[in-house]
Amino acid sequence: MLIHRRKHAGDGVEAANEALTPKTHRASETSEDKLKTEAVCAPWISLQDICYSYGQEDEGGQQVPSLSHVSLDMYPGHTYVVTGPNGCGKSTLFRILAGLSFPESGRYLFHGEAVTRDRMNDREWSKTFYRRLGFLFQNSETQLFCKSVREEIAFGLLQLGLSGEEVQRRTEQYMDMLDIGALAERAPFHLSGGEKKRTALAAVLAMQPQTLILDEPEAGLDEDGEARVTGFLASLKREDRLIIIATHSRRLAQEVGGEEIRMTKAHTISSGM
Ligand SMILES: Nc1ncnc2c1ncn2[C@@H]1O[C@H](COP(=O)(O)OP(=O)(O)OP(=O)(O)O)[C@@H](O)[C@H]1O
Repeated sequence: MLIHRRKHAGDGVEAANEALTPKTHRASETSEDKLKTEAVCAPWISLQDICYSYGQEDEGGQQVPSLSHVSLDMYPGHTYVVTGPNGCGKSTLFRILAGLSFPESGRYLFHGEAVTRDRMNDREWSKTFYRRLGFLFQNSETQLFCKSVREEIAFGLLQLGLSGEEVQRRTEQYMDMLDIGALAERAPFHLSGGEKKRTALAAVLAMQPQTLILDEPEAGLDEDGEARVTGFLASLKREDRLIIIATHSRRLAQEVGGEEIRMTKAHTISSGM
């Protein structure tokens, strides 16, 4: 892993990290740091007894839950790695965090404000929400709609109101980081699964959001792709940033570090968190 990252030094990873990293940072996170953070900071994300069902019923006519009484506070300066078996509810949880689905009961607060359907339908509110929160879907196809890879990455940056020069600089930087420069003029729709994932990741990371939510960023990537993404996330300095990653990759979970949130087959967070 280290050898790999050295091999790619100067290919955009270092520069992208520099850009995404505030000037001061904590070298490593200890439980004492965690306690200090929680003492002085309000959580950026607070999930309060969240339940969600897609409306499927079991044989007894009871609704099958996809999330069951999930409560969690998440703080800036932390990385949370969400793990758990297939179908335990990780993507459902992430869709709620991204304001794409809404809990049946319970509350989701983002920076202290409830994320509701009404608020997300308010253009100004949702614009502000998505300026602060970047989201990578498990299935990258869902978020690719531009005519070329270059436009795909530039799109979000233009929405942020950045200058043309800065849009171009970041677009090149993140294409370089994900090694997709050669695909710049290709239509995302016609790319391979892994190429689509790299493009979607470049687009999300280039926006440098304060809160970064990545649903299985490694899925579909080859070894080089997984190593690039893992290396980048591991070396991100986290102060003033909240990173939440769902993954099945032990390697990614271990190398990125942070706090593990284990979800269970009962669609909730395992006790002891
Ligand atoms: N669109 C849907 N309609 C009905 N049920 C769904 C839908 N999407 C997910 N589910 C169900 O909700 C539960 C949680 O699914 P979810 O995709 O959140 O799990 P996951 O932990 O992300 O799984 P994986 O690790 O396989 O990606 C599963 O039982 C799944 O079958």
